[in-house]
Amino acid sequence: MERLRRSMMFMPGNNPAMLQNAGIYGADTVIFDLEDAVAVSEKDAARHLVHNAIKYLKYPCEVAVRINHIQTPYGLEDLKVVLPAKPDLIRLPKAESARDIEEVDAIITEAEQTYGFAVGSIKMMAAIETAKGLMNAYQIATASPRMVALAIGGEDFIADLRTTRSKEGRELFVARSQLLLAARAAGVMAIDSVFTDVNDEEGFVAETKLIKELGFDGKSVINPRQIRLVHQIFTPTEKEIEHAKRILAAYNEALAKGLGVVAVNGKMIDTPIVQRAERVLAYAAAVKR
Ligand SMILES: CC(C)(COP(=O)(O)OP(=O)(O)OC[C@H]1O[C@@H](n2cnc3c(N)ncnc32)[C@H](O)[C@@H]1OP(=O)(O)O)[C@@H](O)C(=O)NCCC(=O)NCCSC(=O)C[C@@](O)(CC(=O)O)C(=O)O
Ligand SMILES: [Mg+2]
Repeated sequence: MERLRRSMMFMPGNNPAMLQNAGIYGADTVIFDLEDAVAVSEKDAARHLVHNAIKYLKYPCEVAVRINHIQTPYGLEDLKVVLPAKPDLIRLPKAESARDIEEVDAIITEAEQTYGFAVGSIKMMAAIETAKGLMNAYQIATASPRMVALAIGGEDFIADLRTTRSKEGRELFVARSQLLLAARAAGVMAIDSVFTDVNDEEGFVAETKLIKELGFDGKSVINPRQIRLVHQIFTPTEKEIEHAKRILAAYNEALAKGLGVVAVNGKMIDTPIVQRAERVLAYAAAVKR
């Protein structure tokens, strides 16, 4: 079972209190933002704060940095300052082509060699935030072996579509589905966008249930209150675990009798259903670790 990334929590890279406490809320990944949550006048201070936080504070989770796009005046400097601290993951926003990924990948490789880190140890993910990026999503996801995930940046994406955000996310439905297909074809994770109203618990839960049903592996979040809700939705329930165990037991019994197919509670069990049951159990075990 690959690493869990149910919750990836953003925080502005220029907020020392948030960086200091980032590890206490139980997010699977924390994302120190150098991009849109940080004003231009604060970019430099934020880079150094993020460098020091990664280097001197010990986080019990994956640590990611969202850099500015590599073709902005800030992206290269972001990498130069944060890479020596060895973040686990670099998140590239507004990715539009494989070239964007290759450029960042080459800079990371050079830094790994310079600082004596194993080459390939710093992972990458890309956020798709434009229609052009979505059209190239598979090429983006496969542009480097460092790539572990594609995310959708819904707020920018909706701006690019020239529409507005509906509560049900109708305008994002096709993009979410296409991004998921690209991620699955590339063998990387799919991470959903942020839900910006931190006081709308009902809306957040509804959206998280929807993206889990679509097949996403997790969600970007912006507030500690959203973490528990995502984890509850993504963690298999006792009922689901028991059902998965019954499926595997029945299937193994059928195999022992030389049968390839069997029924549990009147429903046919065959290989893909067994694979899904195995994934439920592997997921439940990964959550406990
Ligand atoms: C939303 C709000 C202002 C609400 O503040 P509130 O004050 O009402 O929060 P409270 O709940 O009262 O906080 C209770 C306690 O938790 C602490 N606490 C809160 N949030 C924390 C956190 N995130 N990390 C650590 N600690 C945290 C807080 O310091 C306090 O600590 P304490 O005082 O000790 O009790 C705040 O959460 C916040 O700033 N969020 C991060 C926003 C951000 O990073 N945006 C950029 C990324 S999105 C984007 O760019 C769009 C995107 O690109 C996305 C894509 O690509 O996917 C696209 O296009 O869609
Ligand atoms: Mg964005």
